Amino acid sequence: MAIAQTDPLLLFSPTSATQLSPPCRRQLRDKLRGEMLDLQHAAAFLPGTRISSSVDYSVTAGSHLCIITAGARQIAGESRLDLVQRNVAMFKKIVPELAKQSPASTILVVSNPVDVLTYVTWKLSGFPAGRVIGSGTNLDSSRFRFLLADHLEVNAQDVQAHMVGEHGDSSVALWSSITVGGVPVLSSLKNSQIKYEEEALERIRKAVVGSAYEVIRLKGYTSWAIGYSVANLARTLLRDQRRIHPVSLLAKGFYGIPDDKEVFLSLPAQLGRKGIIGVANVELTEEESVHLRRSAETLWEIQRQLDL
Ligand SMILES: NC(=O)C1=CN([C@@H]2O[C@H](COP(=O)(O)OP(=O)(O)OC[C@H]3O[C@@H](n4cnc5c(N)ncnc54)[C@H](O)[C@@H]3O)[C@@H](O)[C@H]2O)C=CC1
Ligand SMILES: CC(=O)C(=O)O
Repeated sequence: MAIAQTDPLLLFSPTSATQLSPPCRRQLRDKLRGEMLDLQHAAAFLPGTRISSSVDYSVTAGSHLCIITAGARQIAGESRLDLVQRNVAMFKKIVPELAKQSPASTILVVSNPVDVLTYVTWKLSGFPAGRVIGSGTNLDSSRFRFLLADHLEVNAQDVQAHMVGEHGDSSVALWSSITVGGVPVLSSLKNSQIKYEEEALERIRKAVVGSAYEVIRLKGYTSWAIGYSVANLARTLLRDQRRIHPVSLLAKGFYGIPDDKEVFLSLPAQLGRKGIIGVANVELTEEESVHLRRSAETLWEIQRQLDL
């Protein structure tokens, strides 16, 4: 999918479809046109949005933001990292074409494993790192805030809390910086409560990490929350809102991640029209730093073996 400025929304399914048999190709084109019409029929409820679709990459030309959601998804029990080979092969066809059509765009990757594929997109596009972003733990952080809000009986929008690292099994919860309405949660608890809260928070962390597995087991895929998460990121990027989101980015040199590891993972970053403006300097405890570096190692082991 690619989105140009002034809000046209381009639905796009690429010409790698030419490798399919004619009946499959027709089916794919029909599905794409069906999706386009279904969205166009919402015109009266939308703010002046033009929606078009094509299987030709030229339809994306001059986009300000390209969002890649194509790819195989997990089946129950599979991890995101199990998708690497299938989706890297697909990205080798998609990314160079998008980069050629929209050389000044920002690319937002959603397909899994999102951190690895964001790295792959950076390499294949030749774009500066600041214009290649993965949706990363923007979604995990919303799940985290939802569960914390439920536990503390407050509104999730008043909870500031980040998950960082891999969008996956090695993600890291930043306990020490959680605030509710600006009040730091851990330091405001009386000593006697801390043990109890630490146990509750660990249960919440495990629930965040297990969230996608649970939804996939129950309904086959996740869709609503990631849709809101990506819309939230697109709004910040296209409207130059300069908000802070945890997203997947080139993390070398930040938080003790070595300079020679070109690893992509999520850190809280300020985003605007030109992509990443800067990485927020959140204070981590020693334990949080260790977990983050471990997450970086997990991803780097996979990334460095890719043949791009
Ligand atoms: N980062 C995140 O938080 C999330 C990531 N995902 C990931 O997004 C990806 C898509 O998931 P769903 O939308 O549920 O899957 P889906 O199966 O509903 O959609 C995948 C789409 O990819 C397209 N596609 C398949 N092969 C293609 C090719 N060679 N070229 C171009 N397009 C192709 C298909 O036509 C289909 O429309 C998966 O990798 C999934 O794991 C999904 C939810 C959350
Ligand atoms: C599928 C996936 O990555 C998620 O919902 O978190």
